[in-house]
Amino acid sequence: MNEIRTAAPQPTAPAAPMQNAAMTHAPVPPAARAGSQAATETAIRADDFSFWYGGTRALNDITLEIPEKRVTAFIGPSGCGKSTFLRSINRMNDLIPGTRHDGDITLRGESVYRTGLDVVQLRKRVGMVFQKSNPFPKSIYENVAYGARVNGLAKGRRALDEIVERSLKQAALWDEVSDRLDRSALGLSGGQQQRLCIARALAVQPEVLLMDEPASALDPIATQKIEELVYELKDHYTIVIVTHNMQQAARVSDFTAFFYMGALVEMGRTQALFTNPREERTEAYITGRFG
Ligand SMILES: Nc1ncnc2c1ncn2[C@@H]1O[C@H](COP(=O)(O)OP(=O)(O)OP(=O)(O)O)[C@@H](O)[C@H]1O
Repeated sequence: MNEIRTAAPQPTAPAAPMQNAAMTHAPVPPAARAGSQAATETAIRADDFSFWYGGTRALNDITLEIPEKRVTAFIGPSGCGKSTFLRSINRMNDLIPGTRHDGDITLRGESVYRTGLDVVQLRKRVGMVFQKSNPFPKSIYENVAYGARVNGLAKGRRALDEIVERSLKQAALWDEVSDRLDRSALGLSGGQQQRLCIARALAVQPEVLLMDEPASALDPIATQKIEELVYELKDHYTIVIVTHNMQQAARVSDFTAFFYMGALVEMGRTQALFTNPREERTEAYITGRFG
């Protein structure tokens, strides 16, 4: 076992919401601020952020705060805008022609949409892991070393070796691959490839890790490893994870944001949102009445 691993989160299914609890239908304060994030700094903040693909509006005036060094889960039915919002944080949506935004997203108080911002630097600070693992057709070592080398993070082979080892250990993969770093990454299992992609993202020392359904293509054991990893990484990184799996959101996240039809319905501490949601639509979604 990797020495940095600690006790795994205990799998806990989200409790059913209190069926008879009086639901408050007052507008939810932006970011469900509600004092729930008082103990932590805000890493990312969105203010009235909207996003369009051509003439289609995918996000409507999203205002929320994502706390630092915590795991925030985005949940909601298919097409509600979770991935669009996630990809807006490091401007991955810029790559799609015909898109535009309104409002703003800030990272540690600075707009990620400001004029002159270096998007490459932004994506170094805000790393991303996708649903389908996408290792380069190169060696395990090269997959992890690439970003560090390109960004000039290592002076010399020894420093690069250290980055590769540290990143693979952080991604809980080192023990499985340390004796075959020069072999092709494509020979790894799906779960190992996904952890390799996490190691690759960590190698450039990001502040934030965005994860878009990182375990949805994996079997239950590989999924559990990714969940354990997310739980451990939050001591060092701000993590935002999109998931369709509500049990997963309940297991790994500290805060949960529920999106519906391009809007943020509510956000709060995960346990509170799952046991006592403030909004009827949240309750309907988490109890499986639509999805
Ligand atoms: N590249 C694109 N071009 C045009 N429309 C898009 C594009 N990507 C997403 N959309 C639209 O934007 C809306 C939000 O999509 P998005 O993928 O963000 O939702 P989601 O909640 O992540 O969905 P899912 O859970 O199915 O991945 C949808 O109506 C979708 O059809």
